[in-house]
This record gives sequence, structure tokens and C-alpha cells, in this order.
Amino acid sequence: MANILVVYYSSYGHIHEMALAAAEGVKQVDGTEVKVVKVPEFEVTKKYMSQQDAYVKAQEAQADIPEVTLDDLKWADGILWGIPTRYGMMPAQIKQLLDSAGSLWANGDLEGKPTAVITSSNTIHGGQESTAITSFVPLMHFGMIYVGLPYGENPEQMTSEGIGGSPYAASTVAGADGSQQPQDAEKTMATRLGKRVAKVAKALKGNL
Ligand SMILES: Cc1cc2nc3c(=O)[nH]c(=O)nc-3n(C[C@H](O)[C@H](O)[C@H](O)COP(=O)(O)O)c2cc1C
Repeated sequence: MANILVVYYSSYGHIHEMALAAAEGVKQVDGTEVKVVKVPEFEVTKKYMSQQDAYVKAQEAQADIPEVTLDDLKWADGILWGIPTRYGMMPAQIKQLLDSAGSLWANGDLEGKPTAVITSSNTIHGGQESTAITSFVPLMHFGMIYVGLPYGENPEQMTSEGIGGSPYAASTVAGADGSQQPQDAEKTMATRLGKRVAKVAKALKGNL
């Protein structure tokens, strides 16, 4: 049995939806168990963003998702990270989690585990690729094995349409005002990435 964790942070729900799509992909692989967990919100963020309807609605929709623990990260044989773009890179909430997981780094608890990123940004050039690539850096410090999104399996990437998806991460474009919801092609790529991480985790478990 390979355990797969989908851990995400989502202010407005796009990454929440993409995380659920990735979990569907994990479920397509026999002999795996999937858990979806969210990164805790900061009090200061609740204070400043709770005037925004879109934020409040999206947080209510995630109320039943449990908050991640360090034991969840240890439990996992593979981890998908849902990371929306903040100024071209990961949000502080995700960085805070990683910064709180120094004991796992020190013990090598995540070494050899496959990992992948799901991201989003408002605009097509607003950080889709920079968020994925900069997120790779701390994941390498943890000794994880990065799983990308190959062109051969994701024909949706070969388009001039304004959708997400790159060799580095599954992604969705939320639109300039954030009102665009993840499109089927984007969710399909997240599902395939979930499936890919599950297959790699299963193949690697006990073999490194
Ligand atoms: C503080 C902040 C910074 C952001 N920075 C960017 C950015 O650099 N580029 C961009 O295209 N979108 C940016 N956005 C938009 C978010 O990336 C977008 O709301 C997010 O990807 C939607 O995912 P979510 O619904 O899961 O939160 C930013 C949003 C916030 C709140």
C-alpha cells in the first residue's frame, strides 16, 4: 500500500478544486490510499481577507478538510502540493509549514518520496512557472524526487489557449479578476499528475 498526501493552501478555492482533481487520479491506482489536507490559515490573513465574499465562501467550502500535521507528511509515501501563486512564488502559509518541518528535514523523513506541484495564478504569465520552479527548491532540500507533467501524456499543454499546465506542474489560470474556475483540461492534468505520483510512489516504496 502506498500512501499519498495531497496538501494544499487555497484562498479562493481554485487550488482546493485542483487538489480534489489530483486525489481522483490517485484513486485510479490500485494499492494506494489518498488523504487530502489543507495548510492552516494565518489569523492575520483571516482578519484582512474576511471582507472578501469570494474568500469567505471558499473557506466555508473547505471547512471539512482536516489541517495538515507533520505526521501526515511522515505517513505519506508521495506528496502533491497545492500552491497558489503569491507574487510569483509560494504563499507564506506553505513556507511556514515547510519552515515548521525542520525536524523532518533533519531526520530525512521525506527523502526519496516522489513529489509534485499543482499551482495557479490569475494571469497566464503571472507566475505559473516561477511558482512551480521556486517550490522545487525547498522540496529538493527535503530530498524528495520531483515528478513533472510530461508532454507525451498531456496533449492539453500543446495549445495557444490561455490555460494552465506546463512540464513543471499542473495548474489553472484564475483570470484577471479571479472569477474563472478551473477548466476541465486543467483538472484532467491535475488528475493525471495525481495518478503519476501514486504510480511512482508505489514503484519506489521499499526499493530505494
Ligand atoms: C497576495 C496575493 C498575491 C498574488 N500574486 C499573484 C501573482 O504574482 N501573479 C498572479 O497571476 N496572480 C497572483 N495572485 C492571484 C492568485 O494567484 C490567485 O488568486 C490564486 O492562484 C487562486 O488560487 P486559490 O483560489 O486557490 O487561492 C495573488 C493573490 C494574492 C492574494
